[in-house]
Amino acid sequence: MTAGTTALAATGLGKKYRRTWALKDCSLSVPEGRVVALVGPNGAGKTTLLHLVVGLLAPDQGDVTVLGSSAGTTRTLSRVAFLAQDKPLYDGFSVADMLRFGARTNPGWDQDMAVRRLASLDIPLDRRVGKLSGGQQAQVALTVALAKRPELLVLDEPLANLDPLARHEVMRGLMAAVAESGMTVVLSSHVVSDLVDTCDWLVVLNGGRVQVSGDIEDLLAGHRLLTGPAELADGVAGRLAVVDDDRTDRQATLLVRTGEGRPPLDPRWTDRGVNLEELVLAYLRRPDSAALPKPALARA
Ligand SMILES: Nc1ncnc2c1ncn2[C@@H]1O[C@H](COP(=O)(O)OP(=O)(O)OP(=O)(O)O)[C@@H](O)[C@H]1O
Repeated sequence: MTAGTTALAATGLGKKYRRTWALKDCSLSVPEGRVVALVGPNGAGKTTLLHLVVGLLAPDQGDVTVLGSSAGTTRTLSRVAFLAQDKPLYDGFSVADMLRFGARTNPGWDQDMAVRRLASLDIPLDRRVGKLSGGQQAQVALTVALAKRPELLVLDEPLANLDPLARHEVMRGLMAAVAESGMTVVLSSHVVSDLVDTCDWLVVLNGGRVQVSGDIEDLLAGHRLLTGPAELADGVAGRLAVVDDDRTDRQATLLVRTGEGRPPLDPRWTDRGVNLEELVLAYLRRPDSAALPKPALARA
């Protein structure tokens, strides 16, 4: 793996089902080795984007490149693992059968790692998959994906239907695998708090469009939450890029994009940094706001 190269690049990517665009003008670029949080409301186009990345769908517009090659080619598919939303497990198989199936269908299969991982999680190889708990099934599905030794791991809502402890365990297992392999991960989720300690790149999709794509640290450093008198809000909004604007008769709360540093403000304003949940919610509330690299913004 070469440092500084691009794991995932989409240019003007679009996909429509019949006459409706599920994804439109989607342009983004994610460096290798990142753990990407793909967030957005129901129907935003997350699954559609992930299916385009793993070659399950073909674009109707634009293109998507994965690890330097077109998505969906044989060369790309051997380097990518995908964990679909409804975990791709066979209930009637034992866990050992699932591993045998994985070994037959994946040339680079790492059986030792799979067996070690399941043993460390106390998941018996002879247990039928259908008899495992939801958390254990998620761990088996993740193990099957990891044993492929992918360079890009794509997970569509891997935490759906899991209790908080199981969510934590799955994320912890995923992070251990990332630390060991350096692979790029893209995972979609509705629950931003699950992603806070794990992901270092954020993509926000809303209504089939990319609103945000960037390094999470940079994004957090480049936004601030301002609170001040409502009568001064228009003046601030005229100077700064306002992502979200919440006003009562007396008070205004503005989430603004500042770039580096703190903006000079009238002393009647207070300002503070934002957390990931606040940032994501602000963009989702305002589908017309965008924080994208300049070329994509210029087209919007
Ligand atoms: N096979 C399909 N046929 C027709 N429309 C579809 C199909 N798959 C998705 N869509 C539509 O495309 C849009 C995007 O759907 P998609 O499943 O990609 O969103 P999502 O962000 O993954 O949603 P969720 O969070 O609910 O899983 C939605 O309006 C959906 O109804």
